[in-house]
Order: sequence, then structure tokens, then C-alpha cells
Amino acid sequence: MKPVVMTCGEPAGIGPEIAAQAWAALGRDIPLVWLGDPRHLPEGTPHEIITDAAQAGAVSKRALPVLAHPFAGNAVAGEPDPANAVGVIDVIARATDLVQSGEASAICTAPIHKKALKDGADFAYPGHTEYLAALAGQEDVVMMLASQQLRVVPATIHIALAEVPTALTPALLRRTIEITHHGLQQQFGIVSPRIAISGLNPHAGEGGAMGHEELNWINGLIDDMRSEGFTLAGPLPADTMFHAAARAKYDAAIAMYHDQALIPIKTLDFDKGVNVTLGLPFIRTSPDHGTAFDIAGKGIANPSSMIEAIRMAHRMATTSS
Ligand SMILES: NC(=O)C1=CN([C@@H]2O[C@H](COP(=O)(O)OP(=O)(O)OC[C@H]3O[C@@H](n4cnc5c(N)ncnc54)[C@H](O)[C@@H]3O)[C@@H](O)[C@H]2O)C=CC1
Ligand SMILES: NCC(=O)COP(=O)(O)O
Repeated sequence: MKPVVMTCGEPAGIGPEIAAQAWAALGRDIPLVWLGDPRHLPEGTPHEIITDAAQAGAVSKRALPVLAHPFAGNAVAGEPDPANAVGVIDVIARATDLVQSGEASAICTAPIHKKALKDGADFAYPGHTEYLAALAGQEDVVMMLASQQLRVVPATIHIALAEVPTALTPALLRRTIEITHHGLQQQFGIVSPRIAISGLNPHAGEGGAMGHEELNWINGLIDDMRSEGFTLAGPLPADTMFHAAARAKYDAAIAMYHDQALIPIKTLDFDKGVNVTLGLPFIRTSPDHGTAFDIAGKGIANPSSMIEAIRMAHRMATTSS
């Protein structure tokens, strides 16, 4: 079985410690390999340096297999070193090579610190999602956050709120619906996906009393796509579409911007939410949380979201192979 490759993420954050804990929980059952600088692992992490991902399966049963990627500097918890930014970015690219060449079954990325990468290496992407899309030569991907209780997709991702109404176009929303529909079928095994779509404005515009995007084009797009065979509800007021009875009516929700989508899932299931990129030619998951500098290196980070992310990646890889 090909391993799931875990990227190190920002080494000053909790990435290395949650990877070590995830290996301790799963490494005997799911072959794992960690890509990063072994100096950044918590002291005492049982690990073995390997030189080929094919060695991971056997090693993962007794130690964390490590494909070593030397960084410029050591890591100080909570204090990102600009000199390490290039290493963080290169590890993501190397993991992508491993999965695209078929040496790994999937990627599970540990959190990066976006500002540290911009400051340290002029990183041009707002996150993994966009960087992986560029590496894969894939123009359109979507970010889904998924847990037992909710799957949710922000149609626009890491942009300023002021830019949302302009960035949110009929073409973008159509592609987001199509990729989400396809991803639910291919990666979640849902034959006839039901998708709920939020409005952009409060109360989904309330008939034009609180904004016009719904009347101007969102209603029409949803009607058109319904007539093409998609099972869609909406545009729904975002404030009332995430309670339990509402969630039972759909397989995934599409929201119009980052916080509209991520607040409900992180409130419902911060510990077990998984970030999965749909539309890539390979499988990529990630925990839903960030680098957590405030607790890094203290040994108190909860590895549950990382564990769920690895489980999901492995499940997807196993069912799609
Ligand atoms: N996939 C990725 O690479 C992601 C990266 N980020 C980045 O992380 C950085 C920090 O973001 P924040 O907004 O501060 O969010 P954060 O998720 O790093 O931290 C928010 C709060 O949750 C706590 N927390 C997070 N993960 C935890 C865990 N596993 N166990 C226990 N407590 C945990 C932290 O201690 C903090 O109090 C930013 O640069 C952000 O862009 C954020 C989300 C995902
Ligand atoms: N807020 C979610 C997040 O920052 C994850 O972004 P990405 O690095 O997975 O693109």
C-alpha cells in the first residue's frame, strides 16, 4: 500500500507534533511518511530516515518514516523563521511530486502560516488550495471543510470581504457547484448529491430589501442548473441553514465567502473537521485548524483533526484505487 505523505507545514507551529501523534495513532494501520526536517520533530519522536517512499509501508509499523528535507534553520516554537519559508513551500511541491508520480497515495498537509511564507519567501498564494491547484495545472478547485455533521464549501476563499461581491461571478459559482457535485460523487460516494447554496446578503437579500445579487443572478443560475439535473436548494439565508434540521436536508452547503462557511463547521466540529481540496487530480486533505503558535511546542495540541484528515485521505485513496 502506498503511503499517505504528511507535509511538515510551518515548523514553528504545531504541525510536527500533531504529525508525530497522528503516526502514533495510525501508523501501524495506515502507511505514513513525513516530509520535513527531522530536527523539527519533537524530541524523542521514534522515527527512521528513509530514502524512498516505497520503504514507508514497512517502517511505518515501528517508527515514523521520514523523507528528510533539510531546512535553513532550526525551529523555535511560536516564532517562524523567515529563512525556513522556502523549505515549507518546497516540501509541499515535493509531496505533490510524490503523489503525482504514484509513489504516495495522497497528501495530508500540516498548517502553514500564510504571512510567514509571504514575508519569508514572497509566497504568491493565499494557501495550499491555490498553490496545489497551480502545481497541478488545475485552474478550478474548491476548498471543502468536512466533518460528520457538515460539509461546506466557500465559493470565494482567501480574499478581503470587500472583494467578495466582485469576485463572486456566475461562472465561479457554477464551477463551484459542478466541482462540489462531482467531488461528492467521486470522493464521498454520494450518487445523487443534494447541495444547498447560501445567499450573499442577509436573509438572502429578502426580495431585494437587503441586496440584489440574489435577484440579479443567483436565483437564475440555480434555476438553470436545476433544470440541468443538479439537486439544489437556495439561495438560503446563511444564518438559518446550518442548524441540525436544516443540515439533514443536504449533503453539502456552498457559502459565498470564507467566514460564512468556516464559522459553522469550526463551531460544530473544530476537533474533527477536515479540509479537503476537490478538483485536484490527486487527493489532498488537511486538518481544519492553523499553526496554533500560542500552544506550539507545549505538547498540548489536539491531533484529532490531523488524524481525521489522514483517515479521510486514506479512505479516499483506498476507494478510488
Ligand atoms: N491548512 C492551513 O495551512 C491553515 C493555516 N492556517 C493559518 O494558521 C495561522 C494561525 O491561524 P489562527 O487563525 O490563529 O488559527 P489556529 O487554528 O492556528 O488557532 C486558533 C485557536 O485554536 C487553537 N488550536 C488550533 N489548533 C489546535 C489544536 N490542534 N489543538 C488545540 N488547540 C488548537 C489555537 O491554540 C488558537 O487558540 C494563520 O497563518 C492561518 O492562515 C489556518 C487554517 C488552516
Ligand atoms: N481557513 C482555511 C485555511 O486557511 C486553509 O487554507 P489552505 O492552506 O488549505 O488553502
